[in-house]
Amino acid sequence: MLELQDVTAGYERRAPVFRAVSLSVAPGEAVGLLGPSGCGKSTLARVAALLHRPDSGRVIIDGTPAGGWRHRAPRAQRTAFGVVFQQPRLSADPRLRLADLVAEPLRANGRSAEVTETVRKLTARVGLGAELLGRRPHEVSDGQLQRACLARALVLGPRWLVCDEMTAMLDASTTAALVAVVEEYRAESGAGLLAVGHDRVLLERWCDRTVQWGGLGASLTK
Ligand SMILES: Nc1ncnc2c1ncn2[C@@H]1O[C@H](COP(=O)(O)OP(=O)(O)OP(=O)(O)O)[C@@H](O)[C@H]1O
Repeated sequence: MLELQDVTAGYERRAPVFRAVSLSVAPGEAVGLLGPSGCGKSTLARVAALLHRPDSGRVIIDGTPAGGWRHRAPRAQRTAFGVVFQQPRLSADPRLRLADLVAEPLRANGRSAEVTETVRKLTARVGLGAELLGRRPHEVSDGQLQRACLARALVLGPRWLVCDEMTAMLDASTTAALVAVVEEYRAESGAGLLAVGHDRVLLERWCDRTVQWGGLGASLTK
């Protein structure tokens, strides 16, 4: 279970973006979080994936409270998450070729021996042709780069996926393809998903249940 309990978070202690938000995702469950622009969905997604330290409250991963945030999170907790953001250009290292972008988490976790086979399988799964793997981010389209970012998010076999407006910049066919990859991965791995967005039609079709921001017990402060 991925649990957020009474989380208050933001960027200034005296003026948090939201207060006392609680949300949980069961193993294998897909939860869509809907809300208007600026309400704090991305901030919440980052807290859930241990990328942003909340001001107060708890994040509990499979029964264990988060042991830290960002690089200070214990490795086993950090690597339990695969995260895909809205804007691949902001999250992808512009110096890396796509093959290395996908492989980087394996190398960083001492699993270099798996790189060739895993990168080949995953890039095929997300629909990235071999001819693109030697290119750098500025040499591919947003959709192609987002495919690489999804492959990277899956490369360590995460138990939890956090997709923050993953498809907001993409056309309908790329959106359908990436959602299908996530669903195939979830079906075979039993991973849970928190998908954040404002496209109600997409999230209701994609997820087991959707939660509206106002239904989280959130009190917006801005
Ligand atoms: N790094 C930051 N520093 C300061 N304030 C920030 C930062 N990131 C976001 N904010 C502010 O926090 C609030 C919530 O932003 P957040 O991105 O979490 O909302 P959101 O619901 O995901 O919005 P959107 O749907 O537009 O992506 C906004 O008022 C935003 O301006």
